[in-house]
Amino acid sequence: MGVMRILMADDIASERLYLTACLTNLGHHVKSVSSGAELLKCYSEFQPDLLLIDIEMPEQNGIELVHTIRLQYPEWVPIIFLSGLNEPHVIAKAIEVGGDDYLVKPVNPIILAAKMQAMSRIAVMRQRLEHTTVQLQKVNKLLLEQVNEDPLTKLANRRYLDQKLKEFIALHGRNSLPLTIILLDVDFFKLFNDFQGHIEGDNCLKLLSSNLKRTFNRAGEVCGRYGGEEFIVLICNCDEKQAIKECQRLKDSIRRLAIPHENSLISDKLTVSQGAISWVPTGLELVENLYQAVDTLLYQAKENGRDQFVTSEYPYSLVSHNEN
Ligand SMILES: Nc1nc2c(ncn2[C@@H]2O[C@H](COP(=O)(O)OP(=O)(O)OP(=O)(O)O)[C@@H](O)[C@H]2O)c(=O)[nH]1
Repeated sequence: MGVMRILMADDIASERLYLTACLTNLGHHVKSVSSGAELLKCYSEFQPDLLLIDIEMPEQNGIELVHTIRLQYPEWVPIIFLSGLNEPHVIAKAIEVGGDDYLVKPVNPIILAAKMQAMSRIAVMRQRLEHTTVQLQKVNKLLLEQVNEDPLTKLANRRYLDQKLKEFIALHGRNSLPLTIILLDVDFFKLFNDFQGHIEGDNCLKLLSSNLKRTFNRAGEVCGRYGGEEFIVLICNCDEKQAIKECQRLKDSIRRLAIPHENSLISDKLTVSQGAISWVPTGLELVENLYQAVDTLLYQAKENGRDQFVTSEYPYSLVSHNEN
């Protein structure tokens, strides 16, 4: 039989002593108190598997106490009522208010042992259920992360970015606030992979990603992996003037990383090109059209010589920035 933590409330000391002795002899861990108030005080800390509650107690009787327990502690710990009254309507009321069983005092030790056997089976099942629930919660959390996370870089993935962008379009449209999307792409990354190997390429993407996370970690800033060596940054309440500063901030942060790229055709360090659109959404924009627009600006930055950014209002009025 499994050992249970039994919490008992009975105002009569001799009853408490007798039952504590019987239950301890059966191998259980028992705590007994003399009132409902005391029981409520030690309930959380004691973490009972079973409650034994006397019905006839002064101040708060057992029925009222169980009513309070069922309201305060929704996880179902079995309760056995104790009473000198062997009356059907009292037993019925006790079960109705949330009791699971009823023992008439003086309690027969054989009946007590048999009831404890049944209750300990329930306690074991409850523990298993609790354990399974905790495991399930962990798995659910992990699944949720995996659904929204890029496995290599641990940044938000495309799915999450799409979802956030839709949210931001609606929010900024409603409040007439400017929104900025930056799309950045590593320059000559194929050459990086070709000469330094794919593993070093992966490490480089991870470095860039943690730099992105550090650089855009304020509320209202979301960065994620768009795909391959392309990343997206969404910046709330950001107009084109501010977007230019943000692109420059990003460019400077990557320069500070100083990742060697000897095979780049424009620098001995790794560089990125960026496109950025800023506008006050109507709320009706389509995510695909916005990506297309920002991709066109990125392409422009590549065409202009890379390691630079092109920003624009949306729809376009292009501004190129290749100053150092
Ligand atoms: N190591 C690694 N490489 C990747 C990953 N995803 C995409 N790539 C590589 O990124 C490179 C992208 O090459 P391209 O599209 O030709 O672009 P690029 O060489 O960066 O040239 P530009 O963009 O024009 O400056 C390809 O070689 C891909 O294999 C990845 O997860 N890990």
